[in-house]
Amino acid sequence: MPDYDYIREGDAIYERSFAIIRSEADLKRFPEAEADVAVRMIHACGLVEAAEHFLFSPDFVASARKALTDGAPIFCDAEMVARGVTRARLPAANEVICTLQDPRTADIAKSIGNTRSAAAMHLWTDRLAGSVVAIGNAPTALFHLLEMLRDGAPKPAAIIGMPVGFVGAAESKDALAENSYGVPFAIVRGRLGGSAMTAAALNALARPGL
Ligand SMILES: C/C1=C2N=C(/C=C3N=C(/C(C)=C4\N[C@@](C)([C@@H]5N=C1[C@](C)(CCC(=O)O)[C@H]5CC(=O)O)[C@@](C)(CC(=O)O)[C@@H]4CCC(=O)O)[C@@](C)(CC(=O)O)[C@@H]\3CCC(=O)O)C(C)(C)[C@@H]/2CCC(=O)O
Repeated sequence: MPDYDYIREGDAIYERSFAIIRSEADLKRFPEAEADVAVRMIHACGLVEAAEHFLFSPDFVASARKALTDGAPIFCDAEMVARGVTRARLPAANEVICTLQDPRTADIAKSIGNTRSAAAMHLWTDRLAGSVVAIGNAPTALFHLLEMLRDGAPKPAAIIGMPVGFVGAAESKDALAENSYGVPFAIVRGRLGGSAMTAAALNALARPGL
């Protein structure tokens, strides 16, 4: 059996990965703090070209970082996003909340005529003000969040809007970029996105560096 030649130390793997990404990705248009977030998002999807689709509102990184440092909760559309958050990186032991499996969610979905992902957000309203919202899977969740903000829901400190897919993903992110109701945001334009990229963005915001 061959003795395979590969790096076996976690931090060394990350360091090498980040160095490869910085040497191959075109990050010139991003300020340093946004570039750090972009590197981690690329790391999660393995595609340096993804960077050309990233859009951060100018106040996004500062607003999200302040909210996290102040102890804001993180609301996620999918368990996959919530599970991807590295708890040890969070600056204030922030709560990471996903209400998709809450027993009330299915009934809310029926009553509003929308998906469970969209319905789950109705359970966030009490603590939405100043929170960080992370949508990495469901386009309907992002559309519905915008509808809730339009109808006067409390404003989060930042929205990570990165649903993936073919139906509604690009459109929901375009809608957020067009009118975020004054909430700082980050998106990946087009079909790209997903739970892993969203969790990676959160992990980068939670603590700069490795
Ligand atoms: C239409 C849906 C889409 N899901 C996608 C991709 C993935 N979803 C996975 C899993 C395991 C889950 N997706 C649900 C959120 C489920 N997915 C949907 C819905 C039917 C509608 C959402 C929408 O269109 O906005 C949604 C169910 C709902 O009522 O909201 C999930 C809850 C389904 C379930 O298990 O009941 C579940 C999330 C579980 C969790 O983590 O909490 C995938 C792993 C696919 C798979 O199972 O094979 C994958 C993960 C992608 C990722 O990175 O997150 C799309 C492509 C986003 C798609 C919406 C767009 C489209 O083009 O169809």
